[in-house]
Amino acid sequence: MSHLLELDDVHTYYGESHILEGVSLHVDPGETVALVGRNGVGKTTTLRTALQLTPPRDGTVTFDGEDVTGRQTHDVAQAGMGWIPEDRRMFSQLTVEENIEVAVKDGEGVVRHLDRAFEAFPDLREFRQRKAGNLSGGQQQMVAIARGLVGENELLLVDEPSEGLAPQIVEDVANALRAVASDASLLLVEQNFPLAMDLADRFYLMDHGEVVHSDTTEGVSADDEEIRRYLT
Ligand SMILES: Nc1ncnc2c1ncn2[C@@H]1O[C@H](COP(=O)(O)OP(=O)(O)OP(=O)(O)O)[C@@H](O)[C@H]1O
Repeated sequence: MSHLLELDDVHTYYGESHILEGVSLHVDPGETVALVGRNGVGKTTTLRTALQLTPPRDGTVTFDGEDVTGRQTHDVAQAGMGWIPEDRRMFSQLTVEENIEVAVKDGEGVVRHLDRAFEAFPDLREFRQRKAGNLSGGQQQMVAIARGLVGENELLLVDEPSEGLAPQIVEDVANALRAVASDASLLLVEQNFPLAMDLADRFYLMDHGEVVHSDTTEGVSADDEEIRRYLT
């Protein structure tokens, strides 16, 4: 089986700063894969590299069997790679419903997609006419995930979905991600290690622009010596 997403020895720079120093990883169809590690080790840059927002200077990115290295980001997105960025990026003056509508790629299916989003996230139905800018952080994260769902993406890159959210809201977000994961593969950056292990099938641990460890998530705990060394 070929990988859905594969980064092969990618080197990514911001100007002269060498940020990713030979990252290789993959996500298979149907998988949820977590990318963990301390602040600043290059997790977000890895997602940006996959999407070609910051294309690698060396190495290749393959998506759905095609080499997409150096392609335009909108082409990669059109091919089915969606992004839920850390800042959630709402159109604050648009309603919840409008924010979800603009993420629908197939214009004719808007009503069907909205129904599906509200089925998966019943709480959003109540807020559908409210401006996104007036929602709480947790509600905005739900809208961001609903946008990922209706975009019919094969792969969703999710950056720090639980950041800044209260624990009971994190549980709602986790359930929303589980709903999306039944439809799409996920590559998830998450600082909340137990949550990442709970949601993902496999994980990659990063440090200083490199993958230093990778394994399945089963039975892995943040107390593990090897893991602790890179997280604290
Ligand atoms: N636009 C940029 N220009 C220059 N340097 C950047 C830029 N964005 C990030 N960096 C640097 O690249 C390194 C990796 O950042 P990145 O955001 O990928 O890390 P991260 O692991 O996702 O951490 P965080 O959880 O803080 O987002 C950091 O040292 C950061 O300061």
